[in-house]
Amino acid sequence: MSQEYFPPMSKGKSPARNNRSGRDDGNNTPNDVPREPTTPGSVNSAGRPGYVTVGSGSTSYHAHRLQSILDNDSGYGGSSIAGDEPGSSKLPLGSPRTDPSLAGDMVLPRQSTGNPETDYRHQVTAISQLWYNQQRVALGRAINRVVDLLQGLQETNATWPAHYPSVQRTDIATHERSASGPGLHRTFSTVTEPSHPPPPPRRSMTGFPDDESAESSKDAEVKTAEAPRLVSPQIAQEFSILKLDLKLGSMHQSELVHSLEKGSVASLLDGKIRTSIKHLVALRERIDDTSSKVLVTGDLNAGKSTFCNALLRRKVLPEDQQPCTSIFCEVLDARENGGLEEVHAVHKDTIYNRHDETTYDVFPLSKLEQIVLDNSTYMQCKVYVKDVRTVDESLLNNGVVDIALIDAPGLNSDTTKTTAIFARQEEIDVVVFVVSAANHFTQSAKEFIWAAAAEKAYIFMVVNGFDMIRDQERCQKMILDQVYGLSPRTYKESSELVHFVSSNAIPTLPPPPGGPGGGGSGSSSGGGGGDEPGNDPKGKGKEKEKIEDFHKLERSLRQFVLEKRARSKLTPAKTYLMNILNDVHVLATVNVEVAQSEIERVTRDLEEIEPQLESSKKAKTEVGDEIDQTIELTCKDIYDHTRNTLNTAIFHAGDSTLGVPYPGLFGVFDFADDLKEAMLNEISTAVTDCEEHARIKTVSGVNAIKQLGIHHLGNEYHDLSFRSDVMFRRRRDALAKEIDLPTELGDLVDWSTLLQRQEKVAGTGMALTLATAVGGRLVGGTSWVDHALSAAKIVGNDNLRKLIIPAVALAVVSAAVYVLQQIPQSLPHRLSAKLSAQLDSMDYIHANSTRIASSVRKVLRFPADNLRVGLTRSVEQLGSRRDETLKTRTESEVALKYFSNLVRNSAHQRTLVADVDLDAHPQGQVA
Ligand SMILES: Nc1nc2c(ncn2[C@@H]2O[C@H](COP(=O)(O)OP(=O)(O)OP(=O)(O)O)[C@@H](O)[C@H]2O)c(=O)[nH]1
Repeated sequence: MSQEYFPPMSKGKSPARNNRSGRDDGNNTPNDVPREPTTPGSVNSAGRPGYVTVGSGSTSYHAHRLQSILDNDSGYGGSSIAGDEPGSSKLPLGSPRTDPSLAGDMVLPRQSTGNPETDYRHQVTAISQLWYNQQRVALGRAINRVVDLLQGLQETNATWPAHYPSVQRTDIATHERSASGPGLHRTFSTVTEPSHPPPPPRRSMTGFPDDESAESSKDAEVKTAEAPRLVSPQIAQEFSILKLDLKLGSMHQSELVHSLEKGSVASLLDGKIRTSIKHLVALRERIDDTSSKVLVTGDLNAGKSTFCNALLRRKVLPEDQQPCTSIFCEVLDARENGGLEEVHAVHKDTIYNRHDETTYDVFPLSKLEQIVLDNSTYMQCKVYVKDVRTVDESLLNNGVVDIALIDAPGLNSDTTKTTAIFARQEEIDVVVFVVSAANHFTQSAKEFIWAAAAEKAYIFMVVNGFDMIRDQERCQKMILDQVYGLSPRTYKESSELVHFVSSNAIPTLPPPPGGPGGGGSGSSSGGGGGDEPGNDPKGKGKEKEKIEDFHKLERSLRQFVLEKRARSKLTPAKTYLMNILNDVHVLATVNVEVAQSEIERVTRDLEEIEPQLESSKKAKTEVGDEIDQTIELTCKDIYDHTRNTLNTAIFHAGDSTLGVPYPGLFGVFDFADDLKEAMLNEISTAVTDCEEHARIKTVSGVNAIKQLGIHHLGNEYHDLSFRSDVMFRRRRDALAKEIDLPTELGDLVDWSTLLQRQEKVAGTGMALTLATAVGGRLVGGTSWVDHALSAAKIVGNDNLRKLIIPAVALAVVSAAVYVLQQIPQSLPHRLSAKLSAQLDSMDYIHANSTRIASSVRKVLRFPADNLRVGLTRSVEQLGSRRDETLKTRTESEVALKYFSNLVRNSAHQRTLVADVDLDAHPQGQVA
């Protein structure tokens, strides 16, 4: 089928070079097509390429249509682009000249060859090219849109950390078991522990516990164990590209994801998105690239090098019975190296650049074996060889695409991962897996294929060494069964993609002197140096069969690499796009749920917070006033109580002798001192009583404030420890020290007391009156005494004189006796009066009342201030909680909108990409 391809015009390959065989094999190679003088890529007068007229010279409807399609095909759209839908009849068609990147791919028949069959094939090829371009453009656009989509996701993730889907432990275990191979893909979709019934379909994708999303709330902060965000195991399985590759001890990645802070997960996700964008950009470049790389890998000693040599028909790569390929050998056409056959051994950790000799060492081909055996100096080498095969048969150079064959080291536990990474590289279009017919697929082989299947939907399988198998039918069946388990899609097309061959049966040119195979000893067991089977008539039948099998393989491989380029070049892009869009869709769906439940949660929170805040604000004002009032009332009460108590105490201090015994006239001064002390004690006791009263009042005041605090702040109220016994410890009423109350003689007589007594005691009336009269006279006289004396004058002076002197003497004596007798009653009054006067002058009562009241105020202020602070803090906290919740709601609303759009958008993009049907190659249909 290679004859349907023309040289890529962009490379400027001349037809002569492409048809090195120079023979007309009747297979309508490009060389059969008569060229216009301006080849390659000649243009007609309108500046467009000319095309053949299909059929025997007459212009058919189809030819016209094709001509006009090609005239208008820009490859990348332009005015002809009507929409995104691949497969739409309005898809981009136009002149390849408008897009240089297409030139390499376009195969443009120009003139009728005169051979209807050839013309028909040319037409088929052109249609194939158009179809290819349509798919490529569709995928290129999809890549652009997905890159935009991912960039948007990256931006959102920076402001609203995206939630990461994960599965429950039981599910993970199931998932891990099931995920051991793609063949079991569907088996675990319904596996669930009986004790954990599967969630309903909708919730199964995004089944968050109701309180799960409450991460930003205060409650969530104190939550210790967060329930995992759940997705079904199946979705977890499908979530592939953005999956976080975390490993830490025995912890599973999902557990790790949950143990990580939300921000850390978001930044890990950001890294994944960035990598994905880079990969997409590389894929876009890749699908525009005309070169193709084929990675030949497989188990140790499976015959990979022998197979490559067989494809090249030259013993280029070293073959050995023992594993010998230790580095990646890329075989390229020598034309890409100025026609020189050389080996460029690339230094370790260096990016190869053919134009920069510091990146590699140059060796002749004969040294290749040595380089390949030693893996300590180089990681890979580029082997430039001259292609011995014609353009019709060559795999390296077929006139359309430049192919490089990469012989990889055999797979083992050390190399599997490296090779899998290598195979994932976007420039690897095709993976050819060589498996030994005798050994079947080893564990390393299986692991590699599963890893590669993530991107390469189809793997070209070469079952080598088939000649060694006796029961070939059984071997075929067993291998195909294994292929079914490993790569179902490959199995589906096993007639084209799975080949049972004996590579060593293919005749090859001898190796270069001193090169692989030891000095050009010739071909392998197939014998011969040409393309034809050996001439040995004995083994002819068998050998012919082997060679035919290999030819069939080659045809399929060429078809796979070249004619089905769409698969090899575009499928990785499509597969990757489908995977990433699927991941984005899952992520978006999960986050829609999260955002929704977050909005519900914060709305509920707000419904709680708002009234709380209002009542807290109200309480702050009201309680503040109430406390002030309570304190003032308590203090006033205490002040009044103290004042009254002390007043009463001082006023009545002189009412009695307070239990102080009167020792008689001679001990009257001692009596006065004791009396003073007793009075002061009495007053002090009254003060102490007032303090005790104040203490009791304070305790109840503190309790009242505490009750208020508990009522308004609940658990947030911080109680202060209050010790009432510490109050009034320092005695500020050291009264005895301050009072100076000397006893005077005058204090012994209290006239007011005597007068009161005079009425009560009859016997002493006259004497007292007399004494009073005398005393009164003595102290200034009274009017009635004066009157009495006037009357006496009238009675007669002599008589009166005789009477009056003894009477006065008697009265004085009686009065003196009486006064002396009244000292115990008179002295307390006198002293009390003096004490009261002195206390008054000291402002004793007010000072003590104020002292006690202010002490109480001071004590009450502590819990009051504490409560005020608590209330203020509560208002502030509720306020900031409300602000935060409002912020979260706004952010969640934005996120909900964004992720809802993303769900729709990713689903739409996924449909568009899925519609790019790379299997429906038109060539087959036309043929
Ligand atoms: N009988 C038989 N022997 C083969 C076939 N293909 C390869 N061999 C032999 O198998 C041995 C290994 O071949 P290689 O091509 O070196 O194998 P390889 O897979 O490249 O080996 P490493 O890459 O070094 O692991 C050589 O001795 C080959 O001659 C085959 O189809 N049939």
